[in-house]
Amino acid sequence: MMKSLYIAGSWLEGQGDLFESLNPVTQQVLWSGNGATAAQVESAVQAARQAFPDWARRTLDERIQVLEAFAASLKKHADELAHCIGEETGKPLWEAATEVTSMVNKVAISVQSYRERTGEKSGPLGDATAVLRHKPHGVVAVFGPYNFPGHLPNGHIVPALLAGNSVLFKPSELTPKVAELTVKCWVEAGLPAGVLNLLQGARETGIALAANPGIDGLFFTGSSRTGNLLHQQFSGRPDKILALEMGGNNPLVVDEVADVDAAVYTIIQSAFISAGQRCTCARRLLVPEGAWGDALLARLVAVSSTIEVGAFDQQPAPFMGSVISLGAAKALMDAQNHLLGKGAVPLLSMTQPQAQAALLTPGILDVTAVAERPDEELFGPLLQVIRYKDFAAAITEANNTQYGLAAGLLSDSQERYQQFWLQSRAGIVNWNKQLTGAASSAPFGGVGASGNHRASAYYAADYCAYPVASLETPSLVMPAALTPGVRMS
Ligand SMILES: NC(=O)c1ccc[n+]([C@@H]2O[C@H](COP(=O)([O-])OP(=O)(O)OC[C@H]3O[C@@H](n4cnc5c(N)ncnc54)[C@H](O)[C@@H]3O)[C@@H](O)[C@H]2O)c1
Ligand SMILES: O=CCC[C@H](NC(=O)CCC(=O)O)C(=O)O
Repeated sequence: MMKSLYIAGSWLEGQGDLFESLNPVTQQVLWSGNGATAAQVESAVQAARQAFPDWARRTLDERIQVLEAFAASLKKHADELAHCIGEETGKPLWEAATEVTSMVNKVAISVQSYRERTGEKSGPLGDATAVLRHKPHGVVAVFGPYNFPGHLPNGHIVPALLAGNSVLFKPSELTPKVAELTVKCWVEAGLPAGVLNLLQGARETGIALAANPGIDGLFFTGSSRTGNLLHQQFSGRPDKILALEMGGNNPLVVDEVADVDAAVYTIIQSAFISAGQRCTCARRLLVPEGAWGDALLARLVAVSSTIEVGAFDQQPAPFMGSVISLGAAKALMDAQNHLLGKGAVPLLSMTQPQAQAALLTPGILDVTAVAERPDEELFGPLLQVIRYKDFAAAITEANNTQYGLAAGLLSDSQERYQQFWLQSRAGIVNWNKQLTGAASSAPFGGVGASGNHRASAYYAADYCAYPVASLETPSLVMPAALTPGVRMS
């Protein structure tokens, strides 16, 4: 039996349901193991509770040393890890390698952010010293999505450990192998037993972990649906910190720009990178009515139809790999059919060339005529085009969503960008740049149904520790003057 869990410094067999991860193109089994039961979740929480005081008491430099050893371990295993990310998610090797680089870089960025946002400050206040310090919350759970199985959980785990928390890591059940390899890098780095525990498993394990009274907080990256469930579960618990990084229905507005090819390239990088499986991907492309818009769409369709789609290790390398599973491919094909049934016009049909491989070709649908367009995130390579009459209508349409993760404008007019920036509602607002590929050196998070105002990336430090304000003086002295109504004699 596979030892799938890492609890209190030991690899253990899960006692929950057996599950496996598959290569989404070949359906080859890559990993199989049992999930953690509620009892195993409880023992991991106990281990994390026991490990917490010692880890939190260490100096920042001592914790940084372990984090830097982790970065070194990631670099040492970079090829193996990139291969594992590629085969388990289906993303091309070149892209998987960039994910590993982001994981390595997260360490230095988190240290910089910790020092800047949650470090120590002091200054005189009256006859005392005012000191601001930060403390870790305690034991926190980290839930990861499948689309960046290394980078995104890492974006919670690294700052959480740096701040002195101990962590229970529940990865996506679709990418357990990447999670296992990542935890092995932490073990190689010398992280003390119990400080990071790995709880593999599907929904049941997640439900047991989120409900465990021993956690002080939960940092989640995943779908809006699951995030909402967690938010409900945490209602009435203001004592626990909850950070939700969720999906989007992101608009990209195109104005009549001079360089049509640059616009087309930027749209493709926004909509189809990672086979459309990035939370920041453009889902809705807003194009002006008329001949210029028609020509832009014709060029977009022509170029998109030449995009190479293939297995993660195909040579020469494809631009797009597969989506995560056959189930996800079917759901996306069903969503396309649903929109076609409601009056969408196919400009480029998304297809699944082989029934037994989760490879999808890019799709572009004109949904302008669809009444009551569903405001949902279609997490794949399917771009919906909406034609607009004037710029004001474009902005109204861009904001016509419950989500608020990313929004972009392609325009040669600075004035229009200023208007767009002011009137759009999203955590990421870009001008003439692709929507995807956000920097870890900036805050990353959305409003509306995309998040709960706890931005991650550079601002992750903020939800990993709480501020403690102190007024301090080494000896107690009587004030020169007493307040009225108090007599000391
Ligand atoms: N905003 C961001 O930073 C960001 C980044 C990446 C992905 N995403 C979003 O993530 C989604 C894709 O990821 P996914 O499909 O893996 O998300 P998901 O919500 O299905 O799963 C995320 C995690 O939650 C667990 N989970 C599922 N149901 C649960 C429940 N009822 N209780 C407790 N845990 C539960 C899963 O096992 C997994 O570990 C997309 O919506 C994407 O936009 C957002
Ligand atoms: O799928 C969602 C994340 C996409 C990715 N964003 C980041 O990497 C944010 C930076 C960070 O978390 O360090 C993107 O925008 O492509």
